[in-house]
Amino acid sequence: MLTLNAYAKINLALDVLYKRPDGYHEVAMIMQAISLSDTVTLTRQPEDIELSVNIRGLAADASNLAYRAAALLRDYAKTAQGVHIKLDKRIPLAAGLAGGSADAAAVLKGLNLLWELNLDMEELSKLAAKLGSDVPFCLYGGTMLATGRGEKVAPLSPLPSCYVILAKPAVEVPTAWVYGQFKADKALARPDIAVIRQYLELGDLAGVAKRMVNVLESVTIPAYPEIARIKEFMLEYGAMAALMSGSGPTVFGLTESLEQAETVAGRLKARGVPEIFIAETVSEVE
Ligand SMILES: C[C@@](CO)(OP(=O)(O)O)[C@H](O)COP(=O)(O)OP(=O)(O)OC[C@H]1O[C@@H](n2ccc(N)nc2=O)[C@H](O)[C@@H]1O
Ligand SMILES: Nc1ncnc2c1ncn2[C@@H]1O[C@H](COP(=O)(O)OP(=O)(O)O)[C@@H](O)[C@H]1O
Repeated sequence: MLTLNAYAKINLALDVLYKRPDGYHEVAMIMQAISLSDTVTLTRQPEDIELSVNIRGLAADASNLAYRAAALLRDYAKTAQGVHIKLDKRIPLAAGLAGGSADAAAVLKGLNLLWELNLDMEELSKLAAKLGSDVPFCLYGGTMLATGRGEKVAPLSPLPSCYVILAKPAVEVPTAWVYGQFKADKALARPDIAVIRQYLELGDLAGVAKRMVNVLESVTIPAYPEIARIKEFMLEYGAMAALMSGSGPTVFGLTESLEQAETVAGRLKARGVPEIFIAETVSEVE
């Protein structure tokens, strides 16, 4: 039996460069792993792949990304071994935090060990990219630059440790819809990735925080103004910066101390924001 943490991510910067002929968008993103996590428990069994999930509203069948990761790896490695996958979900679903991608990455990494396949990270990365654009990042974690459709990742200097308050408004925002609605001329600002990289190299948290931009807010904020309201609350209550993660709708804020994070979270709760979490940055994923 093997138990793994599947860490959520936030996007410290997200730029959309252009729409590609294959329908995906070319992006440039700075991704950060955080301690909010699902627990993935893998138990070897003779043949079949089986899945159990601790929450309602998420299919525990072959459509689940964790199941698909196991099936893809089994085909690729031409093994007949089976596994029972148990998912203890804590990362909210369809939130812009890559919960499903994190589960899939943990399954790939875990089964590589459990089934004794000895695949290297490059091979696992290629399989990960077939499951979703965010899955390769989730294999590595830490602080990474993601390009292409998000699947090409390269390590950056780590973001200095800090606390992350996550607030998810009660709206459903499908990723494909957000990319589909994106129009470059509607984005008020674009992140300067090169400058953020310099602040990462300097280990300057405030320098990074001040320059965080997500161009997908230009789609989601007009449709869901509560995203902008939560950002404003976070800043008012003491976060050093606040931004929507990925395609949303979760907003994250950064603070240097746990005390500040608890203040921000408490005030947001009092304002009626339904789902709030406090996490820390994770610089290295096991
Ligand atoms: C926006 C981001 C930012 O990290 O994250 P989330 O909000 O999903 O967490 C990612 O780009 C999401 O990655 P992921 O959730 O893995 O997306 P995928 O399954 O690969 O794609 C879902 C759909 O989103 C659109 N898509 C995705 C990635 C991309 N670079 N261009 C796109 O146009 C496509 O319509 C695709 O069919
Ligand atoms: N193991 C999983 N955990 C979460 N969502 C999953 C999983 N497998 C498949 N999905 C599907 O993927 C969709 C988006 O997944 P998720 O990774 O949670 O969000 P996001 O892409 O916004 O970061 C969910 O609505 C769900 O239907």
